[in-house]
Amino acid sequence: MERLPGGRRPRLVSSLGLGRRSWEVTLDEERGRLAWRDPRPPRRAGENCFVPISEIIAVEETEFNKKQRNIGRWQKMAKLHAFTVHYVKKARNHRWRCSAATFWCVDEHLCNQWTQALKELLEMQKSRPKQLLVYINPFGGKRQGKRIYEQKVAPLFSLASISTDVVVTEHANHAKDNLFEVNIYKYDGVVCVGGDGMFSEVMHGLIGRMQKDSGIDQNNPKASLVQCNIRIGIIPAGSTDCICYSTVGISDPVTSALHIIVGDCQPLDVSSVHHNNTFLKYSVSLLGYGFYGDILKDSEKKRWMGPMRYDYSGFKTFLSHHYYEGTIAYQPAKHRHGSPRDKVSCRTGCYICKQSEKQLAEQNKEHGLKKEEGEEEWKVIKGKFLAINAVNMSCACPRSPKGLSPAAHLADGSADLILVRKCSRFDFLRYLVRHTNQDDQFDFPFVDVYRVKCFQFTSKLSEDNESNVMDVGKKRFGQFCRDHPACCCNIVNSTWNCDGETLDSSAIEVRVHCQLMKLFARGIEEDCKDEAAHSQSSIEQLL
Ligand SMILES: Nc1ncnc2c1ncn2[C@@H]1O[C@H](COP(=O)(O)OP(=O)(O)OP(=O)(O)O)[C@@H](O)[C@H]1O
Ligand SMILES: CCCCCCCCCCCCC/C=C/[C@@H](O)[C@H](CO)NC(=O)CCCCC
Ligand SMILES: [Ca+2]
Repeated sequence: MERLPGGRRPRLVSSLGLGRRSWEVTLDEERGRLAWRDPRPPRRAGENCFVPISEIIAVEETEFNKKQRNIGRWQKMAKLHAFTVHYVKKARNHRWRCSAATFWCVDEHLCNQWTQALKELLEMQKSRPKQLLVYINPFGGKRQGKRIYEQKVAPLFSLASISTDVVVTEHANHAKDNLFEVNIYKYDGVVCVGGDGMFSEVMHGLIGRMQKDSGIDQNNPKASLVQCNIRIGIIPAGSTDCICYSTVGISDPVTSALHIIVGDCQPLDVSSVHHNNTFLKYSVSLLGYGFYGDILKDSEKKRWMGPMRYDYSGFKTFLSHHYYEGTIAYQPAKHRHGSPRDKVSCRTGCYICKQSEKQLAEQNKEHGLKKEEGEEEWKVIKGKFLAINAVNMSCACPRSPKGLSPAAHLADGSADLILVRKCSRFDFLRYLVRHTNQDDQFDFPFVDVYRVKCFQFTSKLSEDNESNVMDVGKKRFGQFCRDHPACCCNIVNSTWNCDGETLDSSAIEVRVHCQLMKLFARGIEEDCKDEAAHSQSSIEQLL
């Protein structure tokens, strides 16, 4: 086929059958879409349909046989040639499904020309993965990981000609350890089937491997970490699935598989957590002390309950109403990063995250990252807290569709630090309930929220006498302040909940690393009924 200047093909326009009717079908490389419309006047509204080429999953030659739907007189007149286009159909609530349209004609050459042109365009989608490494946690969530992968995801990967190496994990840290051994560079991405804990394992494996291969010491809290360009795909099969929900808008295995297939890319901030120059963990969702730390600690003993364990431990922890004394020091993020009280959330193509990406690229060029950090002043807050939550993303999940910090950004290089001070049980309940409705959960006198790039926390106990207190804590865990039995002030430390795993230290140093890793996702899309989704649903009705 002849090419236009710039190497593009001219538009391919043909009259093709679809269902029982003939359509004018156009493949327009310049506009990046496949469109079909009813050529008969008068044109009825809603019959112009298109699919972006970037959202075509696969193109297949199709055999017409007797089982195929009746397509009228054409079937009797001549042998028909057909091809099927599998594409993403956008449904409500950010859910994606795989839909198909089979186009037919009597001219074999024309049919081949279409199939070839479409396949060539799909080949040109360079961000799509061809080879993936898949880890399945068979015990996450409701223990459905293996079934979900085999029944819902593997057939889609096969349709999209993606080859996979699949590892069903046999123990905790299997995936993480394995990522230090395999040749990760031959893969276009790593997929984890499980919950936030499984994602965390894969992330630690990948980031750790990248630092090891680049000779970077993870124990140095000031080290500039090497970005990880191998994307991670999350097939949700866990209990909370907060990372998937906050980056895709829904926790649905088929939707996530389709985001992987079309090769979406969403950069993600990662916080490093250190104690005394020792690396503890990375976090992408919640680092929570007090309420969420206590829920996690209690729920770990109830793993057999599955996802219900969080409701049980949540209720128990709410009733216990413990608060903890400590000091927080933080460096605020620059104002251009917006504010946690903004009414605008981070959405696909987010301007603030794009700006951070540009800034990061400039910093990487100049190697001037440290200078800026050193100049900032530290703010210090002492107090009694029911909860200290630092979130790198909104932490939206089915329990709380807007999340712990609705305006947090996925890739702006900052975290939202939420301090919930000592208050009554009733007020704390009001605060919690606002996570489930449209009211502002930060609009309370006992709640403060700051956008930060790093922070440190020390509990009062560690400040007073770390070693002494640790002994007391071990012996008398769970006891309360003797002088004030009703005050709920715990004489022991709480535990940090780091993306669903407990940390051993209460004194921590946290630093946000802007866009350290990437996901097969595109962030949450604006909630408008876009043109493509609209026209696709109308064609479904016609077929
Ligand atoms: N084969 C295995 N046996 C036991 N534990 C495993 C295995 N594979 C992975 N794990 C561990 O199980 C933990 C929990 O897994 P996962 O995150 O998939 O489920 P979950 O805890 O139900 O979900 P969520 O993290 O969303 O609450 C992970 O931290 C992971 O290290
Ligand atoms: C009266 C009703 C009030 C209801 C209030 C609901 C508020 C829910 C906010 C949920 C925030 C989830 C934050 C995500 C944390 C994950 O990194 C982590 C790992 O999966 N999950 C938990 O720690 C599990 C945490 C479970 C919390 C319940
Ligand atoms: Ca962020």
